[in-house]
Amino acid sequence: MILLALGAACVVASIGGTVVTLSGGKPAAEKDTLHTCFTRARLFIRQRSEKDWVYTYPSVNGHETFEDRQEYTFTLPIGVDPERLHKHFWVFEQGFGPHIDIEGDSSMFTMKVFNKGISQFAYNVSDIPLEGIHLPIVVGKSRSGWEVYDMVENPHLLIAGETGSGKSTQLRAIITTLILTKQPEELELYLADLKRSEFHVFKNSPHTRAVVNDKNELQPVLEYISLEMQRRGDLCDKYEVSNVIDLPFKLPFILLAIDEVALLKKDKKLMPLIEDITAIGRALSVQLIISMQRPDAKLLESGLKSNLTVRMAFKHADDVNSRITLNASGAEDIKDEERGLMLFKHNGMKKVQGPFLSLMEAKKLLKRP
Ligand SMILES: Nc1ncnc2c1ncn2[C@@H]1O[C@H](COP(=O)(O)OP(=O)(O)OP(=O)(O)O)[C@@H](O)[C@H]1O
Repeated sequence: MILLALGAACVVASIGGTVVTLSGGKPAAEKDTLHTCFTRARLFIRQRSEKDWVYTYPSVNGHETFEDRQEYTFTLPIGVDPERLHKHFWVFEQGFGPHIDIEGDSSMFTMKVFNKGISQFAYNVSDIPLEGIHLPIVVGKSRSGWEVYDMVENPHLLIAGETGSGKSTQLRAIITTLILTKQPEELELYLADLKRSEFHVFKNSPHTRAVVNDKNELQPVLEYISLEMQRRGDLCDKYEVSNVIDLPFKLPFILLAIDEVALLKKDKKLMPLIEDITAIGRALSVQLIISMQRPDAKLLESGLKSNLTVRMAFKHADDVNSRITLNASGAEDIKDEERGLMLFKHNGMKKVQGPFLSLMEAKKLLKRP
């Protein structure tokens, strides 16, 4: 832990300014960029001692140099909300350039500063590392390699981004991967395509129980899932287990994906049903993916957002929108031509390039003999 006891005349100056005076009035040298970022992001604790203010900064545990990157590991002081770090991701981008990832989730973090960005690449299911993952959600490639996570552990996902930024392509890659790697008796898909553009490609898959295109068609689907959740809850009670995974028999995962959920926002009947899924679906093996062009603060400020723990933010219009999706700025800096590039929020924040899977290629992969 680095403890900086500063004299009364010594100020940690100009948050957001250019010069940070840490101690004795000496400007921080260039190599102190990390420390400057800690200051600008206010990742320190300030406490009054008898004589002075005492500043507790994150401790830097290590710095390693690799061929393609530098890595800095640091621990936040007790009492600093780790969310502050995510919120101030942009501060670190200003300090270290655009090719950074920050990994970690409570107090210990690693910042990786890469020499270059990530290239676009084509989808190939056999490239994706899937071992040991029950319900694999393919994200793409970060600068450290493949990013795939288990939806059983993190059941609900929010995908947001401007038109043409890559949301539908990402959803296509996610659902195609699930269909190609899970048996129909292991996974049921319920797909709501409120933009009427995309999900028809999955309708002949034996995993797919419903593809709906408007609110009226979605209502019975949500009611069915709601009843199924009740039935699963009753089974858990009967067998005295807290998660359907622990039942003596297997139940399929249920995945509901809703493209352009904002079209439902005024619907007083459907939104509570969707919120129920995010609130209690986890223990019942019922998971949700929602996507939207403009993250809608009103829609998300309900119970929904806190349960959508994993976020994929493709290009956003501005930092206000980015903050709605990620609780952090940054997604507005993704360039128009960087299609399929996202800020991925899950145990930290990192840039990830989604795999490119065209509609035609998906049709070919999903074609049944
Ligand atoms: N991962 C990717 N790699 C390379 N190019 C991509 C990728 N994702 C999308 N693109 C390109 O961007 C175009 C738009 O992508 P996509 O339709 O997925 O955007 P969207 O965010 O769903 O847009 P909308 O909200 O208008 O439906 C694609 O046709 C493709 O050319």
